[in-house]
Amino acid sequence: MERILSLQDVRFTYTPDDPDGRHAVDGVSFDMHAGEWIAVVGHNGSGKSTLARLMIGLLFPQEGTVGLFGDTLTEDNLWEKRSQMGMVFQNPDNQFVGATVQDDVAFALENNGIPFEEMTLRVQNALKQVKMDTFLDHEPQHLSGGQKQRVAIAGALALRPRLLILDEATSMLDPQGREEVIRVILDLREKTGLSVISITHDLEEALLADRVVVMNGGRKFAEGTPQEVFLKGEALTELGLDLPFAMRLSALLGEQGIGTEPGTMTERKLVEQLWTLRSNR
Ligand SMILES: Nc1ncnc2c1ncn2[C@@H]1O[C@H](COP(=O)(O)OP(=O)(O)OP(=O)(O)O)[C@@H](O)[C@H]1O
Repeated sequence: MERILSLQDVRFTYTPDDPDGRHAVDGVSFDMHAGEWIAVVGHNGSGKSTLARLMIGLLFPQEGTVGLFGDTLTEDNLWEKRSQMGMVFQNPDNQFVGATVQDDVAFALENNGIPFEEMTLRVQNALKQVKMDTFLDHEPQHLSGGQKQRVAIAGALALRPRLLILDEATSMLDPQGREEVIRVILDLREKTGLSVISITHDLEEALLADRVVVMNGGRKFAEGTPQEVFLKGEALTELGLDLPFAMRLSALLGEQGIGTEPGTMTERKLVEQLWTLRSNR
């Protein structure tokens, strides 16, 4: 399968002249294949944002390499590589440039010299993919947080990226907004096979990814499927991460003598087990 991203022993420090300075990213390696959704999780200061900046070439590592779409990222190929990536950031209010939803999504296309007819089609398609195609003439400031982030995702999709990077894109949203954005990511993965990296401190969100990379103190603490990673339970709590609700609840039920299967991570599975326990009583 095609390799979209490949980090090899990446080290980066913001203070290269300080021999005692610590590395914000310290020897991190992982690969990403086309069509995967990888969630990078970690507590504040664990190195997630630095990792994101290294992936898009805002920073270059002092040691190790960042590979994108088969080549090592360099100053020379930076713009060509970046044109194949879409990014959505944390604050939904800082990402708008257009007076209406469609102007906003069209903005980058216009800058890239895409002809008008194709631009109109791409804007409509992108907004359809995030289920915002009935909001073409709405003013962005009147949308909810979740709708704003969906428009920001449409803006990225209109450029037809091979990799979408979401940097804490759900962290300022209310539960409904978060769910809307997550549903869009799931839908895109299913229908378009787009590769997605979401940087988040929300383990509920990470639960839905194909693979999870856990960062701690600049190092990769764990990597695997959500099932593999979340079985570490306590160890993740010690890193300052909140385990998914169903896992916390099943631990509390266990303390009350109501045993559920180890590693019950989703509310649906927990409900199924509790239902079976009740029926077997
Ligand atoms: N511009 C900077 N200059 C100096 N040190 C920095 C800079 N940005 C981050 N750091 C340091 O690098 C380390 C990793 O920070 P980073 O922001 O990558 O972590 P993070 O996991 O994204 O945290 P957060 O969720 O708080 O953004 C921290 O020790 C932080 O203090």
